[in-house]
Amino acid sequence: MQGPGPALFGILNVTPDSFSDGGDFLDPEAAARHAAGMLEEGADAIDIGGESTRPGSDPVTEEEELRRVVPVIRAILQAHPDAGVSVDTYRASTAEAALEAGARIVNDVTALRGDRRMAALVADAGCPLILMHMLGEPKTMQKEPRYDDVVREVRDFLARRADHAIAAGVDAENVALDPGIGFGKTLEHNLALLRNLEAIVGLGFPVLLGASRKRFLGRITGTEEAKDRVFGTVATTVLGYERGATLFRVHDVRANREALAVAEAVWRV
Ligand SMILES: Nc1nc2ncc(COP(=O)(O)OP(=O)(O)O)nc2c(=O)[nH]1
Repeated sequence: MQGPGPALFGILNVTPDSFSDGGDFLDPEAAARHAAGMLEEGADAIDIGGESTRPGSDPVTEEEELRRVVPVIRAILQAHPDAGVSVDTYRASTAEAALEAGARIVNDVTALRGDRRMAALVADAGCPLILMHMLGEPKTMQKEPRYDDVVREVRDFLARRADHAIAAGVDAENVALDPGIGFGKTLEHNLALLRNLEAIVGLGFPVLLGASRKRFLGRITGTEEAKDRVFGTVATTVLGYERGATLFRVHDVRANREALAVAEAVWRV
């Protein structure tokens, strides 16, 4: 997964209810056009999700997720055969269909806990795998999340899940870790994870940060509309980069690409 420099995943939610762009890209053609725009702005990959994982959300059926995701992957790769496509799913059946359609990365917000078949599928496919920390499940994760030490507990969880993936045959070179900003965390928990990101980077796997447009940023900046939280997102991208994150999952590709370019220029020695 690890390329020469930082990599940007452009977010493409093919859902009616994603917290910031729900319903915008349900139509495969509209989705493919948006993906093309993000690739032109410098996205290294497109992360496609067919089920919202916002706080309080309900799962969709496997059939519905497949119906949403696979046609969009096909439409994107038809127009951009070399595009890197990541599928944001915890279902092995969706990941399998997405890989068959040309996706190259699996992004599992449950860190292989959502479907016992996922580890073997990814191991057989030999593809990169993103393992994310989530406290509980989207429906209830924001109801008073509590930790003794959020950084230590998230770090230890991710270390255990990486061990589990590798024991199941996933190549260690293909594992990336993600603290799961906003997934069962208060504002203070999110800030502690950002401030101490090196603790997770220190596990030795590429770290992905997915803070884009999230609610905690609105709490800090007073920006009510999720779509307007670009500047706060850019701040987390630069802070995350300076603390060792190299993968960034964002809605607003150009803004984050340009911020990363400046951060890279400063720190590239
Ligand atoms: N690895 C990873 N995957 C993720 N998938 C979804 C969301 C939620 O954001 P979004 O996709 O914009 O919203 P929704 O879940 O409502 O579709 N955040 C992450 C994240 O932080 N890391």
